[in-house]
Amino acid sequence: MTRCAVFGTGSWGTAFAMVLADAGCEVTLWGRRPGVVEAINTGRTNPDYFPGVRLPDGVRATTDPAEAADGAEFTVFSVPSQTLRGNLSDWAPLLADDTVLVSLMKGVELGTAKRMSEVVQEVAKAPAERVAVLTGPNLAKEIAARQPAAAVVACPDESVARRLQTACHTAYFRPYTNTDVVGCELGGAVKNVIALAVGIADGMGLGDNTKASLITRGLAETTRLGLAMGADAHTFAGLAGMGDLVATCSSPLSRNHTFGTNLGRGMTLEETIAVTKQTAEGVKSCESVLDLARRYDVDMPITETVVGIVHDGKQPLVALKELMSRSAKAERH
Ligand SMILES: NC(=O)c1ccc[n+]([C@@H]2O[C@H](COP(=O)([O-])OP(=O)(O)OC[C@H]3O[C@@H](n4cnc5c(N)ncnc54)[C@H](O)[C@@H]3O)[C@@H](O)[C@H]2O)c1
Ligand SMILES: O=P(O)(O)OC[C@H](O)CO
Repeated sequence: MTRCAVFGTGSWGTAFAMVLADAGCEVTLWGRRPGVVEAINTGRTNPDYFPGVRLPDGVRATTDPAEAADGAEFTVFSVPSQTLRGNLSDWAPLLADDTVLVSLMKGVELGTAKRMSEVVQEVAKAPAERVAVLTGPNLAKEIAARQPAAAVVACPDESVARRLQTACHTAYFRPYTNTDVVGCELGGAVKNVIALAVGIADGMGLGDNTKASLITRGLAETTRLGLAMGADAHTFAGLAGMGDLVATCSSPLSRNHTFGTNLGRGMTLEETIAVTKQTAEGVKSCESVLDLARRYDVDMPITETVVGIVHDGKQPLVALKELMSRSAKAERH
């Protein structure tokens, strides 16, 4: 039986552990909080994230990272993007040389502007061919309810992507393979920033034309950045790009969307952070995405607007007027 370790007992770590177990894997979840680990092992549920959802028998949990990592063919990371480097520094010595390292995270590291697979490679000293990412329109609550969804597993070594595809393929979860890791990761990280923008617009009471325009132009700026970084344009028309934008920008389940809505309704940043119980990656990653845009000399006006509202205290109405008064352009430039 395929053994998997999943580091992180939050929303997505727990839901993806269920997917792996439903696909026939034996999964050990690592969690830092003993109460959650105990509830998983004895109550067969994660009460903090999915109360009432019974976890498959193939999932157990531990607070011991060595126990989680032991014998894992796939080692999956699902902690906040900004803590990964610190967490992985502790775990790296425990990981087998041949385990496939899988990132579920949709963020870009502040300061270094590195994608999560780059952080994993660097800290675990693993070659790119042993590092994979999983992304796409996968709101954890819907996956935990076993509603049908598709995803992308990306790795430069397609045979590794295929192995991971097999390990997480169930009747309700359909993973596709891709070798464009850069495009897949950027799609996942930038859609969180665009979801903040759409949420802000929703909170301001704006309608579907505004939403569709932000999604479409958001995809245009994501694609521009991706092409500058060597990604394949097709990736952005797929599940990691358009697919995840549609899910995240339209769902009230999205933490990024909800965060933006609260800001658009007039909450301050501090008030919004205080009511946000889970990880809204775009709040920090909007700054690192803008950092990437500047490094690659790419124009990303929506991302810039989000940074202005979230971090520079710009009023949404003022920011929106500035965005709309930019010079007229050709749709493709
Ligand atoms: N929730 C979703 O629907 C979903 C879907 C796809 C991808 N993702 C991505 O998965 C990643 C994880 O998100 P999530 O939804 O599971 O977040 P979450 O907030 O639900 O869970 C995060 C987990 O990390 C733990 N954690 C927090 N700080 C930590 C630290 N300093 N050290 C170690 N552990 C720490 C928390 O206790 C929690 O168990 C994010 O990058 C997110 O973008 C989430
Ligand atoms: O809740 P969000 O905003 O982190 O989005 C969750 C997933 O990334 C959707 O695919």
